[in-house]
Amino acid sequence: MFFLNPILFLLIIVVPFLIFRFLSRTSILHIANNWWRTLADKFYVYQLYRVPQFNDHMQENQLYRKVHTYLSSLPAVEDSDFTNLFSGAKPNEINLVLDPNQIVLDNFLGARLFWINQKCDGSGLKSLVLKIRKSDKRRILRPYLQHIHTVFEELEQRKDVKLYINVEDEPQRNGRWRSVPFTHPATIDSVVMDSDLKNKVKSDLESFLKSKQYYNRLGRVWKRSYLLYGPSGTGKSTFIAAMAKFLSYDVYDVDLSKISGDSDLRSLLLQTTSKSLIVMEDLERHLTGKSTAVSLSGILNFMDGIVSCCGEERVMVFTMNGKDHVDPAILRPGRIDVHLEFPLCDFNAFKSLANSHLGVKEHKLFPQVEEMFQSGASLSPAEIGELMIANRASPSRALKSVISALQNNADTKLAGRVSRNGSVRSAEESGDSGILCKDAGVSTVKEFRKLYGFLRRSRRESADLDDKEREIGRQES
Ligand SMILES: Nc1ncnc2c1ncn2[C@@H]1O[C@H](COP(=O)(O)OP(=O)(O)OP(=O)(O)O)[C@@H](O)[C@H]1O
Ligand SMILES: [Mg+2]
Repeated sequence: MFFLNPILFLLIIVVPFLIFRFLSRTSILHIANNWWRTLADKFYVYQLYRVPQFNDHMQENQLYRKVHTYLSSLPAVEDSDFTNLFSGAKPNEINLVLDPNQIVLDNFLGARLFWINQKCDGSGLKSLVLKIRKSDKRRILRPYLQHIHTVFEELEQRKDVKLYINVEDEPQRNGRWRSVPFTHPATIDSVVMDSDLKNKVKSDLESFLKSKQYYNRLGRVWKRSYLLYGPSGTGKSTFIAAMAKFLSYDVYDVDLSKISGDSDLRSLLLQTTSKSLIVMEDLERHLTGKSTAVSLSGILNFMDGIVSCCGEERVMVFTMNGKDHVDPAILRPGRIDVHLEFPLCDFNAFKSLANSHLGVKEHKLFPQVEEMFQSGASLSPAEIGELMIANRASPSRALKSVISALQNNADTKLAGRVSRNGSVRSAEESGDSGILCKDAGVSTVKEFRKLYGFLRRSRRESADLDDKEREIGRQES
């Protein structure tokens, strides 16, 4: 019949289709839908629950963190009328971030729930407010919160590690830590160190991760403290990054210069979370110098504070250039559980660096390099690594530059010893940080020339001399 009457066909099928198409391409349907929902909502009584980001002591509310992570993962955020876009840590990654006062709708077991991302104007403090129908409350509140917890745990398994840095105490700001994605490329395997030691550290960290029950049974807080010590450029900071990646823990890097006193340090600790690596670099400098307003007892309380106040599953890492002048009480077991030495390069470490940086396992210049190491010359992995990176197009040139730097190092050490014994220049003046300079002591220039005539000596002789030098050092101390 339609085909018989084209006007009727136009009126019944085509016109409504065109009207619907027009409405769906404008916001009219959307607005009507919103009006309808608002009207329907007026007939229900709602209950509100606020989840503030911080408690009165500015300690982070873990539920806030969980809900925030959960909401950011909801497709509803993507469908919101308004949300913020940020680039993520990985290339091409875009993250959706809630806007202040943005409302996110969630559905759970047939109930509709609203989350409002609130920012209090006066204090600037944030909170998330859950709006739920009173009639649904009893039925779904507990399972819903449990659901958020489960989703959060799953997301945590896959999350990227973050680096938190403490900022000065400013009013109107949310907490003292600012975070950035932690994208350091180091892994435990890429750090050059003794392979037995590396395996020990890995298994120590692995067994720590599995030891929740064990620590509970002992009545001890589930935490472990490491001291990384050694000269500059030996990989301590790099190793911290590698540990964080290995554990998948966030890093809290404590900058003591931005802390106004002991109680400030303590409240900073309160704002850290579990599954985190808390780092304090150059500890001996802060213990001895005036670089911070925090007292020695403040630092000791910080080292112990984690035991008494601040949850579990944390690793604390401290670094030092040397621990000789540090009060043993600071390093006692319990405060520091594991001591890891990061020495200057020896020949084995050099070979690992040549392999990783130059792709060279063997080379005709290696015996010459080995001879220099055996004679006592040494450089940090950072120094050798830089020379190799700068000359990576030509391994021979890279190795020659390492040999010449080792030669300079040996000459500097020689000059340092001459000055100490012959009052020409001190080792400190010569800028030498090599550990051998500090330990050994011989009385005359002549003896030194004899000791360091290494370029002409056989390896065997050099090894003997090393023993002799150590013996002299022992006698002196
Ligand atoms: N053992 C190592 N293995 C691999 N790379 C290393 C090692 N040691 C140092 N490097 C390289 O040298 C550079 C400096 O290292 P890093 O900052 O970790 O040294 P550090 O011990 O923390 O020095 P500082 O005491 O001055 O802070 C980094 O680029 C790092 O990759
Ligand atoms: Mg460092």
